[in-house]
Amino acid sequence: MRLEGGTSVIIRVEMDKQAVTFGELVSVIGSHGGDIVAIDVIGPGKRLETRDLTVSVQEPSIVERLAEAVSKLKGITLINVSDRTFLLHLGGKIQVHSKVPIKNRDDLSRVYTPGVANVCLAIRDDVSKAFSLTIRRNTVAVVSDGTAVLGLGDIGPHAAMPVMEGKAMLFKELAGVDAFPICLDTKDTEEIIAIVKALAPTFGGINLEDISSPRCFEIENRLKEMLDIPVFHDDQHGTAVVLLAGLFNALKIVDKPIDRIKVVVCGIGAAGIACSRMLLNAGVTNLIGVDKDGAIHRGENYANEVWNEYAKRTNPNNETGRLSDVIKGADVFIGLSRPKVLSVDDIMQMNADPIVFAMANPEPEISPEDAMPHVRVFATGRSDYPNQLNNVLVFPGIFRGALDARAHTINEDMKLAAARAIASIVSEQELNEFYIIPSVFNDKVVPAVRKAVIQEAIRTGTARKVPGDFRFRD
Ligand SMILES: NC(=O)C1=CN([C@@H]2O[C@H](COP(=O)(O)OP(=O)(O)OC[C@H]3O[C@@H](n4cnc5c(N)ncnc54)[C@H](O)[C@@H]3O)[C@@H](O)[C@H]2O)C=CC1
Ligand SMILES: CC(=O)C(=O)O
Ligand SMILES: [Mg+2]
Repeated sequence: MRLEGGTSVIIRVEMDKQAVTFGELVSVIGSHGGDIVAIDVIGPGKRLETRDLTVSVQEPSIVERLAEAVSKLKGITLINVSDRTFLLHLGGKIQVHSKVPIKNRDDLSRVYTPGVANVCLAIRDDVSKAFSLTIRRNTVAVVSDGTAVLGLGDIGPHAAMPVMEGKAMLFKELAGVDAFPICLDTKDTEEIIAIVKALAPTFGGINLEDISSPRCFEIENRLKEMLDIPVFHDDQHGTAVVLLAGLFNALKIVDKPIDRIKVVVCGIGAAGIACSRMLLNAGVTNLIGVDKDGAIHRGENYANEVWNEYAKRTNPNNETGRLSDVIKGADVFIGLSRPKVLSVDDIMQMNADPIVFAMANPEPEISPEDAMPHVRVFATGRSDYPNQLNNVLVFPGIFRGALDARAHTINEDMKLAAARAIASIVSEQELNEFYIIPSVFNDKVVPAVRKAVIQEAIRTGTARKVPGDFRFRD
């Protein structure tokens, strides 16, 4: 699959300064669509010099032609071309650090045996002490079987790992949560449930990730019943929360009430089902789900039992047909399916001021370039366009709040409060078509989500602890 969008590469060359000037090299790179953003002299020399050129390109396919042109320049030896994204992944992206040094025997006897034994016995006598005396209180497992990785599908547990490492990094960087990526070499529902249950003593929460539907529903529901720590399938609930936050604000721009809009959700998998449920709970009345064989409707007996339930709760006018049929008169399109399933013609059939959230990753259901001239509000899951609707705005803050309140679960009230908190970060003065959702780097997001989640955890009785900063509030 070719991924669209800009990228950058490092081109290492040896230059014979008597045969070629740096200006000639820059000009060849520029004329082949490359933009030099950094130059590092790796091996200085009077005549021969080795340099690393960091070159940004709009299209990854340009790189090959550009490298060929560079290698043909007289006086230049092309040593290699490295993709910066691959370089960043060498050896993985995270590591474990100790919190205390071990400098002498005394330290050793306290962090390990014999001193540690007393700590173990204290936890044996009161298991709740695992939260205060181990990493449990701040640690989340990011668990995947690699069956629905982004929109790449079933790419397996090894290939899923870079995404799970990325999620773990985001947990840490954005919310200070320690997260372990765990990719399981099994697709068996019962085996996944048993493994995660057995892992639970180490963790304060379980973030299920990129597990395909409908297995993900049973895995999550059964684990929720078994465990007394939050089990949260991010692709379902993180996505639903960020989507709702974005929709609350987009509807303000088009001035349409939530109970009067027609919403088409495309892709009735893990994310599509959870998003539909949250939209219905938030007041949407006319919602139609479309999967690859068309609209989910009553009158069909689906092998996927979740779809039979879905058909009962959605599509009030029992519309049938393909996306291009049911999109007529829609106010909102929500894509949680795969690349390029929405056309400009489809958008042209929507109501005035269409809202299009094309959230498939890494390639959306329609490209921003194609869609934006025809819509009022457009959003994707990507970071390289305005309005990034991505569950990264949700899972760090939601788990931060749930861990701090030592919550048993992350319930509907906590999720709704998180959506409202994210939406509220965009003020009335700031709100516009290109800014319906705060940036991932907006440092108000995690604290606002954390606060909302803790308040709801306390109110709904799932909190086992009132965090210090909540103790003396009115
Ligand atoms: N922006 C965000 O934060 C998030 C985006 N996503 C994206 O949403 C997409 C789906 O993710 P999941 O629900 O986890 O996967 P999933 O595999 O559970 O569901 C995908 C659904 O799309 C359907 N589909 C495939 N081709 C289709 C077509 N031509 N028309 C309509 N439906 C079609 C599949 O049959 C399936 O039901 C992926 O691209 C993923 O990257 C998922 C979670 C978060
Ligand atoms: C963002 C995310 O979780 C996904 O695309 O699967
Ligand atoms: Mg995911």
